[in-house]
Amino acid sequence: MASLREPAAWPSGAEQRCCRAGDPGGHQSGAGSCSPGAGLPALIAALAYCYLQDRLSKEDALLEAARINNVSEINRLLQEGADVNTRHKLGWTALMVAAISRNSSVVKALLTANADPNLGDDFSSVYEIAKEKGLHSLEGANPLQKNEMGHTPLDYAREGEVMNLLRAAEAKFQEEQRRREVEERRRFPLEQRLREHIIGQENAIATVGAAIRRKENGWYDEEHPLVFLFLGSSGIGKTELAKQTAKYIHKDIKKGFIRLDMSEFQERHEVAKFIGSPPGYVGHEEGGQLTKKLRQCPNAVVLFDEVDKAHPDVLTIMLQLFDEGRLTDGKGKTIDCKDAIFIMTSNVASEEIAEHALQLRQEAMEMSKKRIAENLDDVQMTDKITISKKFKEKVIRPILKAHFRRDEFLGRINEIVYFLPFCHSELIQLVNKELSFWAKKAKARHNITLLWDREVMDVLADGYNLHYGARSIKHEVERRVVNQLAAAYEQDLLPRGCTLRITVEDSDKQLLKTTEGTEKSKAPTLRLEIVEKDSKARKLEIQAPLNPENITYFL
Ligand SMILES: Nc1ncnc2c1ncn2[C@@H]1O[C@H](COP(=O)(O)OP(=O)(O)OP(=O)(O)O)[C@@H](O)[C@H]1O
Repeated sequence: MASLREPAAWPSGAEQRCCRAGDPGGHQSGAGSCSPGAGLPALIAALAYCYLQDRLSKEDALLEAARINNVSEINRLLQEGADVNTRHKLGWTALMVAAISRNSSVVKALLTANADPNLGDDFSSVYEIAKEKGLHSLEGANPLQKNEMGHTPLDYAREGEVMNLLRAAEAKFQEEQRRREVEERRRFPLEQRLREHIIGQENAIATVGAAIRRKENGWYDEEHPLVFLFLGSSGIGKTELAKQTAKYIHKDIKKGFIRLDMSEFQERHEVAKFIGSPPGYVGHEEGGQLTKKLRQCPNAVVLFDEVDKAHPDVLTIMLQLFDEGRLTDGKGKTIDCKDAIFIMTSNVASEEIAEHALQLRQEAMEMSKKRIAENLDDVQMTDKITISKKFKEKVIRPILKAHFRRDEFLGRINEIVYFLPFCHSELIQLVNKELSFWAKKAKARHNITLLWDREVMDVLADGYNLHYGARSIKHEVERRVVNQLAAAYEQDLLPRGCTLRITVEDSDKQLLKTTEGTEKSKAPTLRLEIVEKDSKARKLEIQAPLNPENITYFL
Protein backbone atom coordinates (compact mmCIF):
# COMPACT_ATOMS: atom_id res chain seq x y z
CA MET A 1 0.00 0.00 0.00
CA ALA A 2 1.18 3.56 -0.60
CA SER A 3 3.23 4.96 2.24
CA LEU A 4 2.41 8.33 3.75
CA ARG A 5 6.06 9.21 3.45
CA GLU A 6 6.40 8.39 -0.21
CA PRO A 7 3.70 9.99 -2.32
CA ALA A 8 4.60 9.45 -5.92
CA ALA A 9 4.67 13.12 -6.93
CA TRP A 10 7.00 14.36 -4.20
CA PRO A 11 10.61 15.32 -4.78
CA SER A 12 13.37 12.79 -4.42
CA GLY A 13 15.72 12.64 -1.46
CA ALA A 14 18.41 14.71 -3.21
CA GLU A 15 15.99 17.56 -3.81
CA GLN A 16 14.70 17.43 -0.25
CA ARG A 17 18.19 17.39 1.25
CA CYS A 18 19.25 20.35 -0.80
CA CYS A 19 16.17 22.23 0.15
CA ARG A 20 16.73 21.67 3.85
CA ALA A 21 20.38 22.54 3.58
CA GLY A 22 19.63 25.76 1.75
CA ASP A 23 16.55 26.82 3.64
CA PRO A 24 17.59 27.95 7.06
CA GLY A 25 15.83 31.26 7.04
CA GLY A 26 12.55 31.90 5.34
CA HIS A 27 13.37 32.27 1.66
CA GLN A 28 10.54 32.25 -0.81
CA SER A 29 11.19 29.59 -3.32
CA GLY A 30 13.89 27.40 -1.88
CA ALA A 31 16.04 28.05 -4.96
CA GLY A 32 19.41 29.72 -5.02
CA SER A 33 19.74 29.55 -1.29
CA CYS A 34 21.92 26.46 -1.22
CA SER A 35 25.19 27.45 0.35
CA PRO A 36 28.02 27.86 -2.16
CA GLY A 37 29.82 25.07 -0.37
CA ALA A 38 27.01 22.69 -1.22
CA GLY A 39 28.51 22.39 -4.71
CA LEU A 40 27.12 21.63 -8.11
CA PRO A 41 24.94 18.64 -7.20
CA ALA A 42 23.19 20.74 -4.56
CA LEU A 43 22.65 23.56 -7.02
CA ILE A 44 21.24 21.17 -9.60
CA ALA A 45 18.96 19.68 -6.97
CA ALA A 46 17.83 23.16 -5.93
CA LEU A 47 17.03 24.05 -9.53
CA ALA A 48 15.16 20.79 -9.90
CA TYR A 49 13.21 21.64 -6.78
CA CYS A 50 12.34 25.10 -8.13
CA TYR A 51 11.23 23.56 -11.37
CA LEU A 52 9.09 21.13 -9.44
CA GLN A 53 7.64 23.93 -7.34
CA ASP A 54 6.66 25.76 -10.48
CA ARG A 55 4.85 22.73 -11.72
CA LEU A 56 3.12 21.82 -8.45
CA SER A 57 -0.33 23.15 -7.78
CA LYS A 58 -0.70 25.31 -4.65
CA GLU A 59 -2.33 22.39 -2.86
CA ASP A 60 0.42 19.95 -3.79
CA ALA A 61 3.00 22.52 -2.74
CA LEU A 62 1.23 22.93 0.63
CA LEU A 63 1.38 19.19 1.27
CA GLU A 64 5.00 19.15 0.26
CA ALA A 65 5.87 22.12 2.50
CA ALA A 66 4.08 20.38 5.39
CA ARG A 67 6.20 17.32 4.84
CA ILE A 68 9.53 19.11 4.72
CA ASN A 69 8.73 21.46 7.61
CA ASN A 70 8.87 24.67 5.56
CA VAL A 71 6.77 27.08 7.65
CA SER A 72 7.49 30.16 5.54
CA GLU A 73 6.35 28.31 2.42
CA ILE A 74 3.16 27.21 4.23
CA ASN A 75 2.40 30.81 5.18
CA ARG A 76 3.12 32.08 1.70
CA LEU A 77 0.89 29.46 0.07
CA LEU A 78 -1.94 30.11 2.50
CA GLN A 79 -1.68 33.83 1.85
CA GLU A 80 -1.91 33.10 -1.85
CA GLY A 81 -5.17 31.26 -1.24
CA ALA A 82 -4.19 27.60 -0.94
CA ASP A 83 -6.96 25.54 0.68
CA VAL A 84 -5.69 24.65 4.15
CA ASN A 85 -7.81 21.49 4.29
CA THR A 86 -6.83 20.21 0.89
CA ARG A 87 -6.25 16.49 0.59
CA HIS A 88 -3.58 14.55 -1.24
CA LYS A 89 -5.10 12.31 -3.92
CA LEU A 90 -4.63 9.38 -1.60
CA GLY A 91 -6.61 11.06 1.16
CA TRP A 92 -4.40 12.86 3.68
CA THR A 93 -4.43 16.55 4.60
CA ALA A 94 -1.47 18.89 5.14
CA LEU A 95 -2.16 18.78 8.90
CA MET A 96 -1.96 14.97 8.90
CA VAL A 97 1.26 15.09 6.90
CA ALA A 98 2.83 17.60 9.30
CA ALA A 99 1.68 15.64 12.34
CA ILE A 100 2.93 12.30 11.10
CA SER A 101 6.24 13.93 10.12
CA ARG A 102 6.44 15.53 13.60
CA ASN A 103 6.77 19.00 12.15
CA SER A 104 5.25 20.83 15.09
CA SER A 105 5.85 24.39 13.81
CA VAL A 106 3.96 23.54 10.61
CA VAL A 107 1.18 21.94 12.67
CA LYS A 108 0.92 25.23 14.63
CA ALA A 109 0.90 27.35 11.46
CA LEU A 110 -1.81 25.18 9.87
CA LEU A 111 -3.98 25.21 12.98
CA THR A 112 -3.60 29.01 13.17
CA ALA A 113 -4.84 29.11 9.58
CA ASN A 114 -7.94 27.12 10.64
CA ALA A 115 -6.90 23.67 9.47
CA ASP A 116 -9.59 21.25 10.64
CA PRO A 117 -8.09 18.77 13.15
CA ASN A 118 -11.27 16.70 13.07
CA LEU A 119 -11.19 15.75 9.46
CA GLY A 120 -11.28 11.95 9.43
CA ASP A 121 -8.94 10.04 7.27
CA ASP A 122 -10.42 9.68 3.89
CA PHE A 123 -7.90 7.26 2.59
CA SER A 124 -8.82 5.77 -0.71
CA SER A 125 -9.90 2.28 -1.34
CA VAL A 126 -7.34 -0.36 -2.22
CA TYR A 127 -8.51 0.10 -5.78
CA GLU A 128 -7.68 3.84 -5.73
CA ILE A 129 -4.25 3.26 -4.24
CA ALA A 130 -3.51 0.42 -6.67
CA LYS A 131 -4.55 2.72 -9.49
CA GLU A 132 -2.35 5.53 -8.21
CA LYS A 133 0.61 3.16 -7.94
CA GLY A 134 -0.03 1.68 -11.35
CA LEU A 135 -1.15 -1.67 -9.89
CA HIS A 136 -4.50 -1.75 -11.60
CA SER A 137 -6.65 -4.51 -10.25
CA LEU A 138 -7.90 -6.30 -13.32
CA GLU A 139 -7.49 -3.70 -15.97
CA GLY A 140 -4.67 -4.98 -18.12
CA ALA A 141 -3.26 -7.15 -15.33
CA ASN A 142 -2.55 -10.76 -16.17
CA PRO A 143 -5.00 -12.89 -14.15
CA LEU A 144 -3.00 -15.99 -15.15
CA GLN A 145 0.15 -14.75 -13.45
CA LYS A 146 1.52 -17.41 -11.12
CA ASN A 147 3.36 -16.86 -7.86
CA GLU A 148 6.44 -18.85 -6.88
CA MET A 149 4.19 -21.70 -5.72
CA GLY A 150 2.53 -21.85 -9.10
CA HIS A 151 -0.83 -20.43 -7.96
CA THR A 152 -2.92 -17.96 -9.91
CA PRO A 153 -5.19 -15.32 -8.26
CA LEU A 154 -8.16 -17.64 -8.86
CA ASP A 155 -6.58 -20.27 -6.60
CA TYR A 156 -6.83 -17.80 -3.74
CA ALA A 157 -10.36 -16.57 -4.44
CA ARG A 158 -12.84 -17.67 -1.80
CA GLU A 159 -15.91 -15.61 -2.43
CA GLY A 160 -18.23 -16.43 -5.27
CA GLU A 161 -18.26 -12.90 -6.64
CA VAL A 162 -14.49 -12.57 -6.72
CA MET A 163 -14.19 -16.02 -8.25
CA ASN A 164 -16.65 -15.15 -10.98
CA LEU A 165 -14.83 -11.89 -11.61
CA LEU A 166 -11.48 -13.66 -11.91
CA ARG A 167 -12.88 -16.43 -14.12
CA ALA A 168 -14.36 -13.87 -16.47
CA ALA A 169 -11.09 -11.91 -16.42
CA GLU A 170 -9.12 -15.09 -17.21
CA ALA A 171 -11.35 -15.94 -20.16
CA LYS A 172 -11.17 -12.39 -21.46
CA PHE A 173 -7.41 -12.24 -21.03
CA GLN A 174 -6.89 -15.59 -22.79
CA GLU A 175 -9.05 -14.56 -25.69
CA GLU A 176 -7.21 -11.25 -25.95
CA GLN A 177 -3.85 -13.03 -25.75
CA ARG A 178 -4.87 -15.47 -28.49
CA ARG A 179 -6.01 -12.62 -30.69
CA ARG A 180 -2.75 -10.76 -30.14
CA GLU A 181 -0.71 -13.87 -30.93
CA VAL A 182 -2.60 -14.56 -34.14
CA GLU A 183 -2.09 -10.96 -35.18
CA GLU A 184 1.59 -11.11 -34.25
CA ARG A 185 2.09 -14.32 -36.26
CA ARG A 186 0.42 -12.80 -39.25
CA ARG A 187 2.61 -9.73 -39.11
CA PHE A 188 5.79 -11.57 -38.19
CA PRO A 189 5.70 -15.19 -39.42
CA LEU A 190 7.78 -17.97 -37.93
CA GLU A 191 10.13 -18.22 -40.92
CA GLN A 192 11.01 -14.55 -40.59
CA ARG A 193 11.76 -14.96 -36.89
CA LEU A 194 13.91 -18.01 -37.54
CA ARG A 195 15.87 -16.15 -40.23
CA GLU A 196 16.81 -13.53 -37.64
CA HIS A 197 18.82 -16.17 -35.80
CA ILE A 198 19.71 -18.70 -38.45
CA ILE A 199 21.80 -17.91 -41.48
CA GLY A 200 21.09 -19.92 -44.62
CA GLN A 201 19.36 -23.31 -44.22
CA GLU A 202 16.41 -21.92 -46.17
CA ASN A 203 14.92 -25.34 -46.92
CA ALA A 204 15.17 -26.44 -43.30
CA ILE A 205 13.48 -23.23 -42.11
CA ALA A 206 10.74 -23.58 -44.73
CA THR A 207 10.07 -27.25 -43.85
CA VAL A 208 9.88 -26.67 -40.12
CA GLY A 209 7.92 -23.43 -40.54
CA ALA A 210 5.30 -25.13 -42.70
CA ALA A 211 4.86 -28.07 -40.32
CA ILE A 212 4.46 -25.79 -37.28
CA ARG A 213 1.98 -23.61 -39.16
CA ARG A 214 -0.11 -26.68 -40.03
CA LYS A 215 -0.11 -27.71 -36.40
CA GLU A 216 -0.93 -24.26 -35.03
CA ASN A 217 -3.84 -23.83 -37.36
CA GLY A 218 -5.35 -27.23 -36.70
CA TRP A 219 -4.30 -28.87 -39.99
CA TYR A 220 -2.59 -31.86 -38.46
CA ASP A 221 -3.11 -35.31 -37.12
CA GLU A 222 -3.87 -34.66 -33.46
CA GLU A 223 -3.37 -38.32 -32.54
CA HIS A 224 0.39 -38.12 -33.13
CA PRO A 225 3.07 -35.67 -32.11
CA LEU A 226 5.15 -33.93 -34.78
CA VAL A 227 8.46 -35.72 -35.36
CA PHE A 228 11.46 -34.31 -37.24
CA LEU A 229 14.85 -35.77 -38.06
CA PHE A 230 17.51 -33.08 -38.64
CA LEU A 231 20.43 -34.33 -40.73
CA GLY A 232 23.70 -32.59 -41.52
CA SER A 233 27.23 -32.04 -40.30
CA SER A 234 28.30 -30.42 -37.06
CA GLY A 235 27.81 -26.73 -36.16
CA ILE A 236 25.42 -26.00 -38.96
CA GLY A 237 22.30 -24.89 -37.07
CA LYS A 238 20.37 -28.07 -36.18
CA THR A 239 20.27 -27.39 -32.45
CA GLU A 240 19.80 -23.66 -33.01
CA LEU A 241 16.72 -24.28 -35.17
CA ALA A 242 15.25 -26.56 -32.49
CA LYS A 243 15.92 -23.93 -29.81
CA GLN A 244 14.41 -21.11 -31.83
CA THR A 245 11.33 -23.22 -32.60
CA ALA A 246 10.87 -23.82 -28.87
CA LYS A 247 11.33 -20.12 -28.20
CA TYR A 248 8.70 -19.26 -30.77
CA ILE A 249 6.20 -21.71 -29.32
CA HIS A 250 6.93 -21.33 -25.62
CA LYS A 251 8.42 -17.84 -25.45
CA ASP A 252 10.95 -17.75 -22.62
CA ILE A 253 9.49 -20.63 -20.67
CA LYS A 254 12.53 -22.81 -20.02
CA LYS A 255 10.53 -26.00 -19.49
CA GLY A 256 9.27 -25.67 -23.06
CA PHE A 257 12.60 -26.91 -24.41
CA ILE A 258 13.88 -30.33 -23.38
CA ARG A 259 17.27 -31.48 -24.61
CA LEU A 260 18.63 -34.98 -24.19
CA ASP A 261 22.03 -36.13 -25.38
CA MET A 262 21.26 -39.61 -26.71
CA SER A 263 24.90 -40.65 -26.47
CA GLU A 264 24.11 -41.02 -22.76
CA PHE A 265 21.68 -43.82 -23.59
CA GLN A 266 23.91 -46.20 -25.49
CA GLU A 267 23.58 -49.18 -23.16
CA ARG A 268 20.52 -51.33 -22.62
CA HIS A 269 20.37 -50.61 -18.86
CA GLU A 270 20.25 -46.88 -19.63
CA VAL A 271 16.62 -47.23 -20.71
CA ALA A 272 15.86 -46.83 -16.99
CA LYS A 273 17.59 -43.45 -16.99
CA PHE A 274 15.37 -42.44 -19.89
CA ILE A 275 11.94 -43.23 -18.46
CA GLY A 276 12.69 -44.21 -14.85
CA SER A 277 13.27 -47.57 -13.14
CA PRO A 278 10.45 -49.91 -12.20
CA PRO A 279 9.57 -50.35 -8.47
CA GLY A 280 12.23 -52.12 -6.44
CA TYR A 281 15.08 -50.98 -8.74
CA VAL A 282 17.78 -48.44 -8.01
CA GLY A 283 16.73 -44.91 -8.99
CA HIS A 284 13.00 -45.70 -8.95
CA GLU A 285 12.28 -42.63 -6.85
CA GLU A 286 14.32 -40.32 -9.10
CA GLY A 287 12.21 -40.94 -12.19
CA GLY A 288 13.44 -40.80 -15.80
CA GLN A 289 15.21 -37.87 -17.45
CA LEU A 290 12.65 -37.63 -20.24
CA THR A 291 9.51 -38.48 -18.31
CA LYS A 292 10.31 -36.08 -15.46
CA LYS A 293 10.70 -33.15 -17.85
CA LEU A 294 7.81 -34.12 -20.13
CA ARG A 295 5.50 -34.30 -17.14
CA GLN A 296 6.32 -30.66 -16.37
CA CYS A 297 5.60 -29.57 -19.94
CA PRO A 298 3.81 -32.21 -22.05
CA ASN A 299 3.75 -29.97 -25.13
CA ALA A 300 7.47 -29.14 -25.00
CA VAL A 301 9.86 -29.12 -27.96
CA VAL A 302 12.05 -32.16 -27.22
CA LEU A 303 15.48 -32.42 -28.81
CA PHE A 304 17.08 -35.86 -29.00
CA ASP A 305 20.68 -35.02 -29.92
CA GLU A 306 22.74 -37.65 -31.78
CA VAL A 307 19.83 -40.07 -31.87
CA ASP A 308 21.88 -42.58 -33.88
CA LYS A 309 23.92 -43.27 -30.71
CA ALA A 310 20.89 -44.45 -28.67
CA HIS A 311 20.51 -48.15 -27.83
CA PRO A 312 17.86 -49.99 -29.94
CA ASP A 313 15.75 -50.50 -26.79
CA VAL A 314 15.68 -46.74 -26.28
CA LEU A 315 14.61 -46.36 -29.92
CA THR A 316 11.76 -48.82 -29.24
CA ILE A 317 10.52 -46.57 -26.46
CA MET A 318 10.82 -43.54 -28.72
CA LEU A 319 8.84 -45.35 -31.40
CA GLN A 320 6.05 -45.99 -28.89
CA LEU A 321 6.19 -42.35 -27.91
CA PHE A 322 5.94 -41.14 -31.53
CA ASP A 323 3.26 -43.68 -32.39
CA GLU A 324 0.92 -43.31 -29.45
CA GLY A 325 1.77 -39.82 -28.29
CA ARG A 326 2.11 -41.02 -24.74
CA LEU A 327 4.68 -42.57 -22.49
CA THR A 328 4.45 -44.66 -19.34
CA ASP A 329 7.16 -44.02 -16.77
CA GLY A 330 8.80 -46.39 -14.26
CA LYS A 331 6.08 -45.61 -11.74
CA GLY A 332 3.38 -46.72 -14.14
CA LYS A 333 2.10 -43.19 -14.72
CA THR A 334 1.22 -42.22 -18.28
CA ILE A 335 2.10 -38.86 -19.79
CA ASP A 336 0.05 -37.69 -22.72
CA CYS A 337 2.29 -35.75 -25.08
CA LYS A 338 0.49 -35.71 -28.43
CA ASP A 339 1.05 -31.97 -28.52
CA ALA A 340 4.82 -32.19 -28.08
CA ILE A 341 7.25 -31.66 -30.95
CA PHE A 342 10.09 -34.18 -31.17
CA ILE A 343 13.26 -33.27 -33.02
CA MET A 344 16.03 -35.81 -33.47
CA THR A 345 19.43 -34.78 -34.78
CA SER A 346 22.04 -36.98 -36.36
CA ASN A 347 25.34 -36.65 -38.17
CA VAL A 348 24.67 -39.92 -40.01
CA ALA A 349 25.09 -39.39 -43.77
CA SER A 350 26.45 -35.89 -43.14
CA GLU A 351 29.47 -36.49 -45.41
CA GLU A 352 27.21 -37.59 -48.24
CA ILE A 353 24.88 -34.63 -47.77
CA ALA A 354 27.77 -32.13 -47.67
CA GLU A 355 29.41 -33.63 -50.75
CA HIS A 356 26.15 -33.65 -52.67
CA ALA A 357 25.44 -30.02 -51.72
CA LEU A 358 28.92 -28.89 -52.78
CA GLN A 359 28.49 -30.68 -56.07
CA LEU A 360 25.10 -29.04 -56.64
CA ARG A 361 26.61 -25.62 -55.88
CA GLN A 362 29.46 -26.27 -58.25
CA GLU A 363 27.02 -27.26 -60.99
CA ALA A 364 24.88 -24.19 -60.32
CA MET A 365 27.96 -21.96 -60.54
CA GLU A 366 29.16 -23.52 -63.78
CA MET A 367 25.70 -23.16 -65.25
CA SER A 368 25.66 -19.47 -64.29
CA LYS A 369 29.12 -18.93 -65.79
CA LYS A 370 28.08 -20.64 -68.99
CA ARG A 371 25.01 -18.50 -69.29
CA ILE A 372 27.06 -15.38 -68.64
CA ALA A 373 29.43 -16.49 -71.41
CA GLU A 374 26.45 -17.06 -73.71
CA ASN A 375 25.23 -13.63 -72.74
CA LEU A 376 21.80 -14.84 -71.73
CA ASP A 377 19.48 -12.49 -69.86
CA ASP A 378 18.10 -14.88 -67.26
CA VAL A 379 21.38 -15.44 -65.43
CA GLN A 380 20.90 -15.98 -61.74
CA MET A 381 23.96 -16.41 -59.56
CA THR A 382 22.13 -18.49 -57.01
CA ASP A 383 23.33 -19.96 -53.76
CA LYS A 384 20.01 -21.73 -53.32
CA ILE A 385 20.14 -25.42 -54.07
CA THR A 386 17.73 -28.21 -53.25
CA ILE A 387 18.55 -31.80 -52.41
CA SER A 388 16.84 -33.96 -55.01
CA LYS A 389 14.23 -36.58 -54.21
CA LYS A 390 16.35 -39.14 -56.04
CA PHE A 391 19.34 -38.45 -53.79
CA LYS A 392 17.15 -38.76 -50.70
CA GLU A 393 15.70 -42.09 -51.84
CA LYS A 394 18.79 -43.64 -53.38
CA VAL A 395 21.51 -42.43 -51.04
CA ILE A 396 20.15 -41.20 -47.72
CA ARG A 397 17.32 -43.63 -47.03
CA PRO A 398 19.53 -46.75 -47.37
CA ILE A 399 22.07 -45.23 -44.98
CA LEU A 400 19.36 -44.43 -42.44
CA LYS A 401 17.83 -47.86 -42.85
CA ALA A 402 21.17 -49.54 -42.29
CA HIS A 403 21.68 -47.44 -39.21
CA PHE A 404 18.29 -47.55 -37.50
CA ARG A 405 17.42 -50.97 -38.92
CA ARG A 406 13.68 -50.37 -38.72
CA ASP A 407 11.36 -49.11 -41.35
CA GLU A 408 8.63 -48.32 -38.85
CA PHE A 409 10.94 -45.96 -36.96
CA LEU A 410 11.75 -44.02 -40.12
CA GLY A 411 8.10 -44.22 -41.12
CA ARG A 412 7.03 -42.29 -38.01
CA ILE A 413 9.17 -39.30 -38.89
CA ASN A 414 7.04 -36.52 -40.37
CA GLU A 415 9.89 -34.61 -41.98
CA ILE A 416 13.53 -35.38 -42.62
CA VAL A 417 15.21 -31.98 -42.69
CA TYR A 418 18.51 -31.48 -44.50
CA PHE A 419 21.11 -28.96 -43.31
CA LEU A 420 23.64 -27.95 -45.96
CA PRO A 421 27.18 -26.59 -45.70
CA PHE A 422 27.43 -22.80 -45.88
CA CYS A 423 28.08 -21.04 -49.18
CA HIS A 424 30.37 -18.00 -49.33
CA SER A 425 27.66 -15.36 -48.91
CA GLU A 426 26.36 -17.22 -45.84
CA LEU A 427 29.88 -17.39 -44.43
CA ILE A 428 30.17 -13.63 -44.84
CA GLN A 429 26.96 -13.23 -42.86
CA LEU A 430 28.26 -15.56 -40.15
CA VAL A 431 31.53 -13.59 -39.93
CA ASN A 432 29.63 -10.34 -39.76
CA LYS A 433 27.38 -11.71 -37.01
CA GLU A 434 30.40 -12.81 -35.02
CA LEU A 435 32.29 -9.52 -35.45
CA SER A 436 29.14 -7.60 -34.54
CA PHE A 437 28.88 -9.66 -31.37
CA TRP A 438 32.42 -8.63 -30.35
CA ALA A 439 31.91 -5.03 -31.49
CA LYS A 440 28.92 -4.80 -29.16
CA LYS A 441 30.99 -6.14 -26.29
CA ALA A 442 33.87 -3.74 -27.09
CA LYS A 443 31.45 -0.83 -27.00
CA ALA A 444 29.68 -1.87 -23.83
CA ARG A 445 32.77 -2.87 -21.84
CA HIS A 446 35.44 -0.45 -23.06
CA ASN A 447 33.58 2.17 -25.13
CA ILE A 448 35.66 1.08 -28.13
CA THR A 449 34.19 1.28 -31.64
CA LEU A 450 35.24 -1.57 -33.89
CA LEU A 451 35.15 -1.25 -37.70
CA TRP A 452 35.80 -3.72 -40.51
CA ASP A 453 35.12 -4.07 -44.22
CA ARG A 454 34.26 -6.76 -46.75
CA GLU A 455 37.90 -7.72 -47.34
CA VAL A 456 38.32 -8.58 -43.65
CA MET A 457 35.19 -10.71 -43.80
CA ASP A 458 36.47 -12.54 -46.87
CA VAL A 459 39.72 -13.36 -45.07
CA LEU A 460 37.90 -14.65 -41.99
CA ALA A 461 35.42 -16.64 -44.09
CA ASP A 462 38.42 -18.56 -45.46
CA GLY A 463 38.76 -20.12 -42.02
CA TYR A 464 35.58 -22.15 -42.61
CA ASN A 465 35.95 -25.84 -41.93
CA LEU A 466 33.20 -28.05 -43.30
CA HIS A 467 33.42 -30.41 -40.34
CA TYR A 468 32.95 -27.78 -37.67
CA GLY A 469 30.50 -25.46 -39.44
CA ALA A 470 29.71 -22.09 -37.85
CA ARG A 471 31.90 -23.03 -34.89
CA SER A 472 34.98 -22.79 -37.12
CA ILE A 473 34.02 -19.19 -37.96
CA LYS A 474 33.58 -18.37 -34.28
CA HIS A 475 37.02 -19.80 -33.57
CA GLU A 476 38.59 -18.00 -36.52
CA VAL A 477 37.28 -14.64 -35.31
CA GLU A 478 38.48 -15.36 -31.78
CA ARG A 479 41.90 -16.52 -32.99
CA ARG A 480 42.60 -13.75 -35.48
CA VAL A 481 40.74 -10.75 -34.07
CA VAL A 482 39.72 -11.17 -30.44
CA ASN A 483 43.17 -12.43 -29.40
CA GLN A 484 44.69 -9.25 -30.81
CA LEU A 485 42.10 -7.09 -29.09
CA ALA A 486 42.79 -8.73 -25.75
CA ALA A 487 46.58 -8.42 -26.17
CA ALA A 488 46.35 -4.76 -27.23
CA TYR A 489 44.13 -4.08 -24.24
CA GLU A 490 46.53 -5.82 -21.87
CA GLN A 491 49.44 -3.80 -23.31
CA ASP A 492 47.46 -0.61 -22.71
CA LEU A 493 47.38 0.30 -26.39
CA LEU A 494 43.66 1.02 -26.52
CA PRO A 495 42.59 4.42 -25.18
CA ARG A 496 39.04 4.34 -23.83
CA GLY A 497 36.57 5.63 -26.37
CA CYS A 498 38.90 5.00 -29.34
CA THR A 499 37.89 3.78 -32.80
CA LEU A 500 39.64 0.62 -34.00
CA ARG A 501 39.69 -0.68 -37.53
CA ILE A 502 40.54 -4.24 -38.53
CA THR A 503 42.59 -4.21 -41.72
CA VAL A 504 44.05 -6.77 -44.09
CA GLU A 505 47.78 -6.72 -44.57
CA ASP A 506 49.41 -8.54 -47.47
CA SER A 507 46.09 -8.33 -49.22
CA ASP A 508 47.80 -9.14 -52.49
CA LYS A 509 48.26 -12.66 -51.07
CA GLN A 510 52.03 -13.08 -51.30
CA LEU A 511 53.28 -16.27 -52.86
CA LEU A 512 55.45 -18.41 -50.65
CA LYS A 513 57.83 -21.19 -51.64
CA THR A 514 56.82 -24.41 -49.95
CA THR A 515 59.33 -27.06 -48.91
CA GLU A 516 58.46 -29.02 -52.04
CA GLY A 517 59.45 -26.03 -54.13
CA THR A 518 55.91 -25.32 -55.28
CA GLU A 519 54.29 -21.95 -54.67
CA LYS A 520 51.36 -21.41 -52.41
CA SER A 521 49.66 -18.23 -51.35
CA LYS A 522 50.26 -16.95 -47.85
CA ALA A 523 47.09 -16.16 -45.95
CA PRO A 524 46.73 -12.40 -45.48
CA THR A 525 47.37 -11.05 -41.99
CA LEU A 526 44.77 -9.14 -40.02
CA ARG A 527 46.00 -6.07 -38.14
CA LEU A 528 44.38 -3.55 -35.84
CA GLU A 529 44.74 0.19 -36.34
CA ILE A 530 43.50 3.16 -34.36
CA VAL A 531 41.55 5.74 -36.31
CA GLU A 532 42.56 9.15 -34.96
CA LYS A 533 40.26 12.15 -34.75
CA ASP A 534 41.67 13.59 -37.99
CA SER A 535 40.74 10.24 -39.67
CA LYS A 536 44.41 9.26 -39.92
CA ALA A 537 45.09 5.63 -39.05
CA ARG A 538 47.90 4.37 -36.83
CA LYS A 539 48.78 0.65 -36.87
CA LEU A 540 49.00 -0.91 -33.42
CA GLU A 541 52.31 -2.52 -32.57
CA ILE A 542 51.15 -5.44 -30.49
CA GLN A 543 54.20 -7.01 -28.95
CA ALA A 544 55.38 -10.59 -29.22
CA PRO A 545 54.99 -13.25 -27.95
CA LEU A 546 51.46 -12.75 -29.10
CA ASN A 547 51.58 -12.92 -32.83
CA PRO A 548 48.05 -14.16 -33.35
CA GLU A 549 48.85 -15.60 -36.73
CA ASN A 550 51.27 -18.05 -35.12
CA ILE A 551 48.86 -19.32 -32.56
CA THR A 552 47.31 -22.63 -33.46
CA TYR A 553 43.79 -23.17 -32.35
CA PHE A 554 42.85 -26.78 -31.84
CA LEU A 555 39.26 -27.48 -32.72
N1 LIG B 1 22.95 -21.46 -39.69
C1 LIG B 1 23.43 -20.83 -38.61
N2 LIG B 1 23.20 -19.52 -38.43
C2 LIG B 1 23.67 -18.88 -37.36
N3 LIG B 1 24.40 -19.46 -36.40
C3 LIG B 1 24.67 -20.76 -36.51
C4 LIG B 1 24.20 -21.51 -37.63
N4 LIG B 1 24.62 -22.76 -37.49
C5 LIG B 1 25.28 -22.82 -36.35
N5 LIG B 1 25.33 -21.63 -35.75
C6 LIG B 1 25.97 -21.31 -34.47
O1 LIG B 1 27.01 -22.26 -34.26
C7 LIG B 1 26.91 -22.88 -32.97
C8 LIG B 1 26.64 -24.37 -33.11
O2 LIG B 1 25.41 -24.57 -33.80
P1 LIG B 1 24.41 -25.77 -33.49
O3 LIG B 1 24.49 -26.11 -32.02
O4 LIG B 1 23.09 -25.44 -34.01
O5 LIG B 1 25.10 -26.93 -34.29
P2 LIG B 1 24.50 -28.32 -34.72
O6 LIG B 1 24.17 -28.27 -36.15
O7 LIG B 1 23.42 -28.72 -33.78
O8 LIG B 1 25.78 -29.23 -34.59
P3 LIG B 1 26.16 -30.34 -33.51
O9 LIG B 1 25.61 -31.60 -34.04
O10 LIG B 1 27.65 -30.33 -33.49
O11 LIG B 1 25.58 -29.88 -32.22
C9 LIG B 1 25.79 -22.15 -32.26
O12 LIG B 1 26.36 -21.13 -31.48
C10 LIG B 1 24.96 -21.54 -33.36
O13 LIG B 1 24.36 -20.35 -32.94
